[in-house]
Amino acid sequence: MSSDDLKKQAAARALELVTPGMRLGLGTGSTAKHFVDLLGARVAEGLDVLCVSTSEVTEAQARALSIPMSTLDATPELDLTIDGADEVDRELRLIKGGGAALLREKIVAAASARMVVIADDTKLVERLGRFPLPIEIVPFGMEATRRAVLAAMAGAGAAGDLVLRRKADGSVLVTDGGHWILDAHLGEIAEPESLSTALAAIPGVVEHGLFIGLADAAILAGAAGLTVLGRLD
Ligand SMILES: O=C[C@H](O)[C@H](O)[C@H](O)COP(=O)(O)O
Repeated sequence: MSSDDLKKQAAARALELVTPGMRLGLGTGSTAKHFVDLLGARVAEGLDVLCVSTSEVTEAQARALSIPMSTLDATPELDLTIDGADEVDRELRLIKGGGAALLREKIVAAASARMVVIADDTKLVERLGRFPLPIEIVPFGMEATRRAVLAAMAGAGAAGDLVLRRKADGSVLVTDGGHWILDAHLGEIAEPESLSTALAAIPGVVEHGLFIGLADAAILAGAAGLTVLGRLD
């Protein structure tokens, strides 16, 4: 079974959590895209939901499927967010932002009563950090921010290179919020909570891709079937 099939299986299981009248957060990425497709089919059959997206890409996909969309301003409290992840550990700590949507994803997840992660089981890790940690920064003063990030990483026992994210054409990637991303190549993160706190304290850092205490469950699809971390109910 292909990785894409596995992502779709996880998305299909997450769709079973959706009940009529729910206010949903829609994640971003190749796995969340499956969920939005499946949700669109249910909406076409008459399912009544109201959704908030985590990126312009997801917004466009959902609108194309005629999924009723709102904003966090009009709908500031959500029942459930379904989103992918770049890494998840057994404590349901995540790295997110491989698709540059971490800021809106974290805001939407924090506004949701529950967040459920969907992924293929290659995303499950014993220690976070093999996937480069995205750190969203404001362009102003980038070099000063970069040095502050390096110092914060060292203080949290996590050393590594910081790479400004670029698009395939070489230009700097600009997020939906108009910011840039530094990817921290750390190998492993011994103390995610310490690093999260240290990064959040840097003025030029808008947000980072460590999601701690936000996910309630993860649905992981593998060759042997679905594994659930946490509670789905
Ligand atoms: O910014 C992007 C998001 O955090 C994605 O949810 C994450 O990168 C996982 O994406 P995918 O499902 O494509 O692996």
